[in-house]
Amino acid sequence: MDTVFSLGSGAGRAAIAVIRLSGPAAGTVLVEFTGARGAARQARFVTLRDPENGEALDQGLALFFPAPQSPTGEDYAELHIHGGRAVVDAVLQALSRRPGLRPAEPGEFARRGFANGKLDLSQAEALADLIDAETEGQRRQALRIAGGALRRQVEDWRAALVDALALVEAELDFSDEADVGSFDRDGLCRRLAPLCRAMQAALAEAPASERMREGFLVMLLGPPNAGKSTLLNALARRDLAIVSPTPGTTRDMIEAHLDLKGLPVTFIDTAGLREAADEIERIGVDRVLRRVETADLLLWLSPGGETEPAHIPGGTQVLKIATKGDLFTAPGGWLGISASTGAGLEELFAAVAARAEARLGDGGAALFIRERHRAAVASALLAVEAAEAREKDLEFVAEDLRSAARALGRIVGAVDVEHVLDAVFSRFCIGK
Ligand SMILES: Nc1nc2c(ncn2[C@@H]2O[C@H](COP(=O)(O)OP(=O)(O)OP(=O)(O)O)[C@@H](O)[C@H]2O)c(=O)[nH]1
Ligand SMILES: [K+]
Ligand SMILES: [Mg+2]
Repeated sequence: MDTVFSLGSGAGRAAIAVIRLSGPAAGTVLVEFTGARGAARQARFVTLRDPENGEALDQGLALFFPAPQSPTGEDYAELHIHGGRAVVDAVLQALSRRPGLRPAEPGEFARRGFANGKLDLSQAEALADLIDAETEGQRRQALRIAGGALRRQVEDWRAALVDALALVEAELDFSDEADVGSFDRDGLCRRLAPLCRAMQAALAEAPASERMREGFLVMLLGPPNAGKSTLLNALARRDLAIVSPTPGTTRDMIEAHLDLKGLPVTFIDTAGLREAADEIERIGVDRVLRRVETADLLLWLSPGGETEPAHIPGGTQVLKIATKGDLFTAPGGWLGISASTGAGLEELFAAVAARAEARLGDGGAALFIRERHRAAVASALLAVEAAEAREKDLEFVAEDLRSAARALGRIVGAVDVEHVLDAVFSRFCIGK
């Protein structure tokens, strides 16, 4: 097994940088660079020297975590050095010149931890989300799953399946003599019913957790010159989109990612909806209409509430915003704002935040943070329902239950599928 290293902290100038190493040579590297391995899990103040020529590279802290009590389950070390670019480069280069040492692949530390049973696949995925979390809701959701909430749930469900399977297999063992028709089907269904209900409930929550990761999607729609780009800039407090008195100014979709009361909300400014004046504008309008299908909320903007909403797909929530409140008064049923004076913006924020909260929850109950989690539970549920529906052939009932258990096993990585592992860990950043 190779020993790998990488910069665990962010790239760029910083007060402190952390370099991590994992593998059988981690202890030897500490001896070579700092003169000693040091006591387990105790920080030492050291001078780091290049083993090739004895030249001092930096001063800092060194820590050694002997296997198996380490994040990767292997011998593991950390060097806390000064975060200057040249310092970090010099140490990384000196490390890469040591025989048997190589830079870690993206996600390799987490993957080694997974291989050594330090965390399951769902926890590894949640760690990646925790690093990407930008809002409170995302942090809360990722932390729960990283703490094993999904793993524990999956274990409970699998235990219930194994229980039901034992009932069926016991009957199969005696089926030579016993009449299979005497099998206690009601007993089996009674055992499986709570399991089905629990999986159905979790599946119903899935869209909310998905949205928590991606953000609640709000699109700004309306005729040209309604003030859509002006509003986007006011919401983002930055000049993201070009504003001008010329109708048809915006042609592409421009996104602003905001934190609204701890929830991730993405606002998208769009090309004004009208009969397009040229080919480029027509493409812009087509794109908007396609994207509208995926939005959680549409803000329909119209100066003074003159134009009623159009192009709204059925079922999508619409909030009618009367813009340019400094020039016009808002009719009933419209929320009046003025991006020029800031009037009504607080009310708009509150209205959007309330809808985002209703859709996303607070991240405290989420279970499925990846589509593959939802898909695995959906197929487990199908298999259990198939088992319940079988009239005879206990052998098939047993196989249904086994296949449900296998589907659940994929979530935590208990059922080894190498390409799933590759897909999960390759999306990690380097140093994870
Ligand atoms: N008085 C006043 N003018 C506004 C307000 N909001 C926007 N405007 C002006 O209205 C014009 C159009 O604004 P934009 O934000 O470019 O409108 P848009 O809806 O993005 O227009 P397109 O991208 O062309 O569809 C600009 O001249 C803005 O300065 C407002 O609240 N009050
Ligand atoms: K404009
Ligand atoms: Mg615009």
